[in-house]
Amino acid sequence: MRRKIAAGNWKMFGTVADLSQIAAIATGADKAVDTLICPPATLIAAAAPHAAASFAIGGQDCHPLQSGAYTGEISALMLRDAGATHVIVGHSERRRDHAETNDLVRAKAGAALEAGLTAVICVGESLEQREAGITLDAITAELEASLPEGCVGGNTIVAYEPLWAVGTGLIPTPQQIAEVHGRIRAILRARFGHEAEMIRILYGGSVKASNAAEIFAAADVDGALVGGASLKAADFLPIIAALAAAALVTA
Ligand SMILES: O=C[C@H](O)COP(=O)(O)O
Repeated sequence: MRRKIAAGNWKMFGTVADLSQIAAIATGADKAVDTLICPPATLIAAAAPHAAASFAIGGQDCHPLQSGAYTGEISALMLRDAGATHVIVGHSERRRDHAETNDLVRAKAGAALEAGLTAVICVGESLEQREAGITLDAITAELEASLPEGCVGGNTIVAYEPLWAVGTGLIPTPQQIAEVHGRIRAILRARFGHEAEMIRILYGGSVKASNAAEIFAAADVDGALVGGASLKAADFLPIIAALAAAALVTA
């Protein structure tokens, strides 16, 4: 049985004053599900003491190498050293703003696994791809090329984030989410055999307390990768509670 996980990606938001939100989320999160907060790198070391059995801290990106003369970069090993246990790789904002290719995302995910982190590997179709009816082909190509060797449930999470749903207030229907998650599961099975059954697949894109229950009821949804609504405990805790309720139904 896969444990459900609510992941918060704080993106470029959050200063020391916001550590109180992380403390409130760590304290208030339903322990029946896992919770992950990925704050900006500047807050990881200060947030890490809140980590517990069902509460983890992660990074938002890592370099494909563990050290070297790469100004401004952060390695997976450094994230681990600061107290992170997870790292997001291949987020659509990195792919868009930093021209990250599947090859680079795969290398970053491999570096994460090598450092002992769990990689949260993001994929998602553009609006043009959705409208052209090639969503499943696009997801297949992107995911197959972004997966490193050696993925198992304990070191890999896949996040499906349609680009057109990120920060827009738009969300796919539960059927559309289930269709893509089903394809992702099939790709994982083909590549990793029975290990694929334990790899969690998250939906991401405009998840809020008001739509969380509907999204979590979709087939093969193991949780969510939440952006804006993860910044405040008052917004994120109800989403975590909705995930815990969904976990009871599927248990
Ligand atoms: O990583 C999180 C996603 O990009 C979703 O962001 P959002 O919940 O603000 O739409």
